[in-house]
Amino acid sequence: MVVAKIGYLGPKGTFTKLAVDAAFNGEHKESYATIPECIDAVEQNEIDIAVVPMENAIEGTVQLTVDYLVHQVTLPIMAEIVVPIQQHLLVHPNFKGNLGDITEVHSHSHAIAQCHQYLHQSLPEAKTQYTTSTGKAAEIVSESNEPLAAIGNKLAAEVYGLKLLKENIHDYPNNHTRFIVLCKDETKLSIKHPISGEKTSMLISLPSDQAGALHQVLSAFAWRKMNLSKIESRPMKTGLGNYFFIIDVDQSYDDVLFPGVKGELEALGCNVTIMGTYPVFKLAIS
Ligand SMILES: O=C(O)C(=O)C[C@]1(C(=O)O)C=C[C@@H](O)C=C1
Repeated sequence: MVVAKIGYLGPKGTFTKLAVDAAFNGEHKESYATIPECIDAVEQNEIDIAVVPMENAIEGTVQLTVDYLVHQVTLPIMAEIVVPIQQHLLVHPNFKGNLGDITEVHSHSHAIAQCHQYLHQSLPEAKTQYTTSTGKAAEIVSESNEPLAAIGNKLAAEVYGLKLLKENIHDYPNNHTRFIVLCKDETKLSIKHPISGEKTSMLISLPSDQAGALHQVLSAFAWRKMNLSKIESRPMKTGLGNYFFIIDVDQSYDDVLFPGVKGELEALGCNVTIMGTYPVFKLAIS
């Protein structure tokens, strides 16, 4: 059997790595410092599969992932992995002070956003410093003699030898992140877990700024009784007021409903691209 090469947002100890470990075992796993580098690696056939964060229940879409897929590199979404997220405050093992002694809190912008209230109330004096991932933040704290803290998971604490100063500091309890699996060749992908659902992600741009255009787009799904789990607009980057929509439909692509919707939207003057039709895996992490 050929072992697939899987790239993930690293370094060690990220949530993406936890998601990869939950979904795959035995494969060759390689870390990338940023989301674009990880996506590029699949595009350039350095690796077979990329796993990158797409959306968090508290903070919403990971804009870098969406924008990179829409504007820079076209790769199909082949699967989705959803895992629970628990954020902890991590410090150097030599840190003997109190919360008030911490001067800087390092983490990924999404992790910091998930803990805004906690930081505001418990560490109002500490500066926040953004890093490319929670794992990177933990690495920085492990290499510093300053009273810094990182926001991250227990794997990061373990890998970088950090102390858990405060557990579960995310502001809302039901915290989950969706990770997408990008891959050119479906035969390279094997996730041996029960499927929790199916989805199809579509990219839709409206013809021009006209009254009721979005209503007409949504009607095409509504009268076919196709359930949408997400609709989000993002700038097309061509000028103010120009947006495209990402729509997630709660079912896999079929040869009747989807071509029907696509045809109807194209008749309205929309551009329609299918970003992927894929299984969803809701997994536990250790
Ligand atoms: O920094 C990490 O550990 C990541 O895997 C990235 C990321 C994200 O981009 O949302 C993933 C899950 C958490 O929501 C926080 C950060």
